[in-house]
Parts: sequence; C-alpha cells; structure tokens
Amino acid sequence: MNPLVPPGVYAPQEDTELLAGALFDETLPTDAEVLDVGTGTGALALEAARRGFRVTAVDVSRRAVWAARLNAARAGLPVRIRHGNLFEPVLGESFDLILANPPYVPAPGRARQPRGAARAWDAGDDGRLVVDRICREAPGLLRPGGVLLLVQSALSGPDLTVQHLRAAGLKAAVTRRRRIAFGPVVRGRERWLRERGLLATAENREELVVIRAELPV
Ligand SMILES: C[S@@+](CC[C@H](N)C(=O)[O-])C[C@H]1O[C@@H](n2cnc3c(N)ncnc32)[C@H](O)[C@@H]1O
Repeated sequence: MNPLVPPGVYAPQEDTELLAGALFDETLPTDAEVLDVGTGTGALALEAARRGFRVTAVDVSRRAVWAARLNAARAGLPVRIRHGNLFEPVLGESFDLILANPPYVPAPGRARQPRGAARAWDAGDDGRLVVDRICREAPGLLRPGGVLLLVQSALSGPDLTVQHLRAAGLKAAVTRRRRIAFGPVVRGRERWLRERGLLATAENREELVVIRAELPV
C-alpha cells in the first residue's frame, strides 16, 4: 500500500527507496528496536514494522507526524510516532537500528533549517546541518552491535560523514550508490552548485549514497 502524501510532506523518492533496500540487507532479531528519524510519510518506518520490528518514528514537522500516524493506521501497523527535533523525543532510549533520510541538499545562504516543505531537503550552505548532528548524536543511541543507515547525496560530503562516524568509534562505510537525474531543487541551484565546485562533472546527474555505520559490540 502506497503511503498517503499530504501537501507539504516529503513524497517517498529514490533516496527513500535506496535506504529501504539497505534495510532489507540487515539481519536483525525479530524483536529489534528500530528508529526512523525524519520519517515524513512514515514509508521507511512502515517497511520496518512490516518486518515485525518494534518501530519508533520521529519528525519535526507536525504535518509529517500526522501523515505517518494516518499511514500507520491505514496499514494496521503499530508504529510509535513522536513529534520533535531529531533525537530529542527519544533521549535516554537505545536502538538496534537507526534509519535516517535527512535533509542534505546544500542551500545558498541558509545557516539554519528553513520552515515549511523545504525543511525536508534544505540543510545549510554545505548540506550538512542535520547530517553532522546525526553523526554526533546517533552513536549515543545505538546499542552495542547497533547500526545506523543514512542516505545522503554526494553533494554534501559523504566521505566526511564516514570520517565523523569512524572518529566516534563506529565501523562506517558507503554500502550503496545510485546515480539519479537532478530533481527540481538541484536543477534550480545547478549554477550555484557548480560555482562552488560541488558538481564535478557536466552530467545532469547526482549520486546518492547509503552509509552503514555499526557500533562495535
Ligand atoms: C528527505 S525527507 C525523508 C522522509 C522519509 N524518511 C522518506 O525517506 O521518504 C526528510 C524528513 O526529515 C524531517 N526533518 C527535517 N529536519 C528534521 C529535524 N531536525 N528533526 C526531525 N525531523 C526532521 C522532514 O520534516 C522530512 O520529513
């Protein structure tokens, strides 16, 4: 069943699909605790719940929280859905798997996350406003052996993400890549991205990557 996507909520796209594929690579006990941070429509949280995991989902957008609750109810799946900023609603808890498809598109002149629909993709001048917070905060919420799966664009420094996660003691690597055509947001910023050297080739394609980071037992 496809999730309902109310206006202003991020419609599942190639990044969602790439991360869902990576989720299927994970072998987890059936009682595993999964966190989907930045859940949007709840698409990834519902995939995890379908596999029988105990799932919590968080989003900073009230519309997204409403949509995810609606989609979980339509699918008849028990997902605990909380409104809040990144990990704040689940502080003190721990998880076997954290899924993150955060905002990661570099945005000219933005030092903070915007309000409204763009909060789903705009992530500061370097696209790392939220990714860097995830690198700092997610390790503290993982159980020993727990895994973070994060998707981002090559436009926002996946190598840096791997470095930060390794520096935090995790075993981190890029496990999936997919080249995709520019969406409307990147197309609208193409010139600015090229001027900053963030688009290396003349192609009208960008690369999405999944980073897998595991906390050693
Ligand atoms: C790229 S969308 C991904 C949505 C969904 N997980 C998917 O894969 O289709 C990013 C989501 O993160 C949410 N978000 C952005 N900043 C956040 C923050 N600081 N804390 C929690 N959620 C955030 C947005 O509201 C949006 O729903």
